[in-house]
Amino acid sequence: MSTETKCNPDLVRERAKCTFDVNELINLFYGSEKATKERRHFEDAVLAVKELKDAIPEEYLSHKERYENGVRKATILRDVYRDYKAKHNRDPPPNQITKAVIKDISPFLLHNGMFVPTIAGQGTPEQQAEWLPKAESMQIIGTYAQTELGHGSFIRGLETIATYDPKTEEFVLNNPTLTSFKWWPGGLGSTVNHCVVVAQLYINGKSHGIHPFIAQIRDLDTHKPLPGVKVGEIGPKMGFQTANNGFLGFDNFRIPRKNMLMKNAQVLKDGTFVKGINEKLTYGTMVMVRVGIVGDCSFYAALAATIAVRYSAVRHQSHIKASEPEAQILDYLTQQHKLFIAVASSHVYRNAYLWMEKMYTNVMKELSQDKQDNLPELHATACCLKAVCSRDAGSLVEECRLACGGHGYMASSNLPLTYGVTIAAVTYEGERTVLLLQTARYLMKAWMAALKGKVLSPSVSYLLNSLKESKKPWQNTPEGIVKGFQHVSFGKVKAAYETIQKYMKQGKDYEDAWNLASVQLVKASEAHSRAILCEVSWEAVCSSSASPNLSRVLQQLAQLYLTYWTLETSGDLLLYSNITKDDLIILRDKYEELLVAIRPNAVGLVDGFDLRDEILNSTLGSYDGRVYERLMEEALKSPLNQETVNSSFHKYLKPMMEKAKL
Ligand SMILES: CC/C=C\C/C=C\C/C=C\C/C=C\CC/C=C/C(=O)SCCNC(=O)CCNC(=O)[C@H](O)C(C)(C)COP(=O)(O)OP(=O)(O)OC[C@H]1O[C@@H](n2cnc3c(N)ncnc32)[C@H](O)[C@@H]1OP(=O)(O)O
Ligand SMILES: Cc1cc2nc3c(=O)[nH]c(=O)nc-3n(C[C@H](O)[C@H](O)[C@H](O)COP(=O)(O)OP(=O)(O)OC[C@H]3O[C@@H](n4cnc5c(N)ncnc54)[C@H](O)[C@@H]3O)c2cc1C
Repeated sequence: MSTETKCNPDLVRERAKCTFDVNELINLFYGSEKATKERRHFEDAVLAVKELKDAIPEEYLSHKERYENGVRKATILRDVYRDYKAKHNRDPPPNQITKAVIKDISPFLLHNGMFVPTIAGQGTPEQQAEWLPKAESMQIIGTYAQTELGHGSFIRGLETIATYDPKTEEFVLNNPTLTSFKWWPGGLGSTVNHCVVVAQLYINGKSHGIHPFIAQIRDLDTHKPLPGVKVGEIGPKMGFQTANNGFLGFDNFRIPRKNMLMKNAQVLKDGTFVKGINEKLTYGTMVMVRVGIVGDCSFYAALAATIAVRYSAVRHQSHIKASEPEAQILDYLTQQHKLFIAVASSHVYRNAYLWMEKMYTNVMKELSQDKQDNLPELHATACCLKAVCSRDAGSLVEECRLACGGHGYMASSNLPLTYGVTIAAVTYEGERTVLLLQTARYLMKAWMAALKGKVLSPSVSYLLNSLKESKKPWQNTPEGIVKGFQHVSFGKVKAAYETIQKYMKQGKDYEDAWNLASVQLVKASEAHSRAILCEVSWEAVCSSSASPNLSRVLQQLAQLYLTYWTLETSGDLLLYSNITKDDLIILRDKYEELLVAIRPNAVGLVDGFDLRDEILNSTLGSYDGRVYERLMEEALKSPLNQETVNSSFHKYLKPMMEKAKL
């Protein structure tokens, strides 16, 4: 981090009044002092590579140049990773330094994030031995090609066909229609030479559902598409410009039998199909990534909050009191209301991610022992937390952007790009509503089990408690609020279930009744997610090893999250819990007191995310607060400022002005 010598005086004052040790917060957030040290050390190594610095901001490059620059930097970054591993005999620590280098999304994201994990998770030991060393060392580059032009959410409806030919022991891949073309996979456009293709398996004219296959699609020397492969890039998007999303179609393209990833289901040489223990295990990579996305949400909320809080400490506008100088905009309570929830939410998502990661690891261990009991709970929880955290994080980033006024609209603030990238997660890896409806299926089953007095899985056991406790009075404590959110979830689950029953009594079949109740079902899933986020984050704060000074501030943040959502969803609480109008008024006052209590520590709290200037990549958010100088410096980099008179003056403006004289 930069020294404070050239720091904006407002930021110096803010840091002086912080009541806790920022380094303690950093170490707690990232796990330990050792983890912080190792992460910083790795970040230093990356940032020391001169070739990774951009000569001009990426926004001035063309679509093609931007991609080429992205690939260039991704390959250098990959060397730094490789060298680190060779030197330390382990992978680099978790870090976000790719953001400082690629800025948008790496063309290798899908290689590292889904291609390699799918081989590891869906391949037999022999298949792993064949492909993993090549993929991990980047001798081959891959992606995860599942979504098609016509189908993304409903993957049983995918149209790519893999027909087994027992004579040659090969699968023949075909995309018979336009809608069957793969569409979206990152890196597919012009980067990868391999992919995991998810296709419908046919043997002797019989369909056996969707399965993952490895296909080499480009020549390793020339990079030309192999015969029978039609591949290209899908064009500019809201974000993800350097992710190189692409399309792909096969025409009688043959791959050997061993290229079907066969850890779960198998196709024997003679064409016999052997079912796996659970066909949904084929969806495993998606579950893993959904868990990871909750962690990403923490990062994006932290990034936007750091930029907006530091900017708000530096920016002065108008007066709170006419007799005093112009106020720091951070002193307006409305500004605190916009920003502190982003700081608090980053901590909540981080704790939820760590909790989910544990659940994921446990279930993977159980699956390796053929025990599947907890898979439905993992799937349901990953779906709803991914859906709710990504949408909330997108809204928080946008609120931080708006809180920076006009300057938040500048690309150089890095908030527009951050919004584009954050909000993409609402759609990718499972569209929000679709995932919430998956969780709703689980909730309906849990509810039916609760009615029968059965034992429920831990994440839904509150449904049973709520059944018993519904008459207890409301308590205006954090624990009471957590219970309140559980009551809301309980009430919404019950109402959705009863709505389905009502339609069925009217003669509708279950599917139609489900559709008619689906707005309520989605809301029940959202309420369930909120109950989990509140419970998990409050428990994490209560059991943390922080010093009293830090603990006080972390508790304030967690309480802010609880009271913010109580006030946002007060209608639900009035409907489904025993909260009263008076309780809500007390909580409204409490919320405002929390904003005031957190205010002196606001800059310290965002410093505690330990995001370097290079990662923030923002004129508004740098550690030294030189906001106006950086805005001007960045503006001067515009190609339009590299010449005094632009040629368009002579070509268009002058002729127009002269014509106007005639
Ligand atoms: C630790 C983490 C580390 C790293 C990751 C970190 C960061 C991320 C890195 C990289 C990635 C970044 C960007 C990625 C870019 C984007 C990639 C993509 O988008 S890839 C494509 C993703 N596509 C989807 O997500 C599709 C969504 N659709 C589906 O998943 C399914 O179609 C759906 C589940 C909606 C429905 O499936 P279907 O077969 O129709 O099932 P049905 O509804 O009939 O349900 C049947 C039955 O099965 C249960 N079930 C469904 N899915 C699962 C599952 N995954 N696991 C377990 N069980 C499952 C379902 O609950 C139901 O059960 P019941 O019958 O109710 O008992
Ligand atoms: C930036 C980005 C990167 C991506 N990267 C990849 C990649 O690398 N590999 C890959 O394979 N895919 C990738 N995808 C595709 C992504 O996984 C899909 O877009 C996503 O799963 C949503 O599917 P869809 O586009 O078909 O949406 P749709 O399902 O068509 O959604 C449209 C609307 O229909 C509604 N809807 C659909 N089904 C239902 C239902 N059953 N009930 C109620 N409402 C419903 C949805 O709620 C939504 O409102 C990427 C997408 C994006 C945006």
